[in-house]
Amino acid sequence: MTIIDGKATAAKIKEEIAQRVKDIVAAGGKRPHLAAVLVGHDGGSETYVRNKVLACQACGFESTLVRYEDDITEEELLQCVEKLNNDKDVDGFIVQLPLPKHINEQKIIEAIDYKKDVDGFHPINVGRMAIGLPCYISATPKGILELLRRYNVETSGKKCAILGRSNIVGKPMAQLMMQKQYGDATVVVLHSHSQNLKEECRQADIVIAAIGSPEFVTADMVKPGAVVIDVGTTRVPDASRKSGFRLSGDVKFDEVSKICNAITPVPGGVGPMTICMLMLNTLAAGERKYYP
Ligand SMILES: Nc1nc(=O)c2c([nH]1)NC[C@@H]1CN(c3ccc(C(=O)N[C@@H](CCC(=O)O)C(=O)O)cc3)C=[N+]21
Ligand SMILES: [Mg+2]
Repeated sequence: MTIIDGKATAAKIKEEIAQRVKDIVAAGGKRPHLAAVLVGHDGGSETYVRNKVLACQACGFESTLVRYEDDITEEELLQCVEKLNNDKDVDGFIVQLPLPKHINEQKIIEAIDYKKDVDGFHPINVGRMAIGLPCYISATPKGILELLRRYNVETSGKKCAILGRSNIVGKPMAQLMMQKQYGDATVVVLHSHSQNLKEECRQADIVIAAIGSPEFVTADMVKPGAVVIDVGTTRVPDASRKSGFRLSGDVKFDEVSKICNAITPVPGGVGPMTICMLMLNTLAAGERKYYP
């Protein structure tokens, strides 16, 4: 049984990126610059954005954090996006989700210049991804593909079950896993209204759980020898921790790890890879790799 070490893999890739940045700067090129917009004080979002800023430092990127209180208006946030769109020094930026209820997330995403959309959430990037054109690919699915590749997990022709159909993980993951140039797998997407979910899941050689429901995937849902990727990072109350919570994945790790062939832990699995792929997208933005 292999524990797929996302933290170590991400550290290695960040070293590769840092070397590339050294070379770019030595050749007189510009240091990549990522900006992140954070609205409000959600604990999880604070952590992720802090990790993104730290990752920028590790990669030798410039980073800018733009913070707003959660009473910011949609209009003001749109103005912020417009400013970043026009800022020549900023190569790429993200607006951390979720946003407060009074702000239309989709409207914000569509206001981002797709050439700077290193999250890969803009419909142009999503559409280009869906038909296999060069574009920013959203970081979590991209990180999962990279883990599967680096751990030599065969995906071509295999059956892959994806649990969850969100725009940021489930849907793009399904697209990528089925495409010849990426997963080349047979894909089934399972969700809250799927019939025979357990049985369907149990057929899969690769299970990707992205529903945000702690320990949803139990051993009886997993084929012995399958590869299990856990995208969930839900904070659940835990009085024995100093922080008062612990992170829970979507997979019941203790029992599933006894029967599967490989599994990602939480924390230390997909999460660090997500951040790392955002860095890779920012490097690409700096190099104008996908768009002139
Ligand atoms: N515009 C936008 N882009 C995103 O990419 C985005 C977002 N909004 N909103 C929320 C989700 C979630 N997400 C994670 C990033 C890092 C970890 C991560 O680093 N996890 C660590 C643990 C971190 C901790 O200690 O809490 C780990 O799994 O080892 C997790 C989840 C990015 N997302
Ligand atoms: Mg500068």
